[in-house]
Amino acid sequence: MEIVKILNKSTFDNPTYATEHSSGVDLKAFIDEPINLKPLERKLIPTGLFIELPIGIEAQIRPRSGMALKKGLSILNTPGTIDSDYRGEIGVIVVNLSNDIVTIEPGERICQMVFTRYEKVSFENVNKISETDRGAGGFGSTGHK
Ligand SMILES: O=c1ccn([C@H]2C[C@H](O)[C@@H](COP(=O)(O)OP(=O)(O)OP(=O)(O)O)O2)c(=O)[nH]1
Repeated sequence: MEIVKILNKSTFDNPTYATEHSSGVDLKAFIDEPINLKPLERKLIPTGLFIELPIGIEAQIRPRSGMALKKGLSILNTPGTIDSDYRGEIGVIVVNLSNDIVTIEPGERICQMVFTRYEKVSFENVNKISETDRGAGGFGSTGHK
């Protein structure tokens, strides 16, 4: 199991940073006052968390299905990428996709963060790439059913 170092400046209950579940952790809004989002409004919400990821591991910020279904709250850039060399505070770009004002409360779990391994690649410049059956077909080329 990889170790992720975590610096926690949030002051919420213990564990202050998150609720752990099988595939990752939920992150809480590190805010003093409730924040309102108008329909289609987006805001960067601080978490009070700073992490040091092992090389080869990235963290992804994803919406919570309950927040999406009940409030219409999503993450605008999902899945948000936390790079292994990033040392700033983790921020969450929430967006209100409902027709109503959505309120985020201090300490509310607003998203989930999962960890994935990524491959490092290098590029080789060529004049031709291999042919396949699919070729350039994409964007729905195989139909609906
Ligand atoms: O939801 C997010 C997405 C990103 N970040 C932080 C960590 C990440 O490592 C850094 C850069 O993110 P990204 O590469 O998505 O942003 P960019 O727009 O390409 O900015 P940059 O030029 O800083 O790479 O911002 C967050 O805190 N939350």
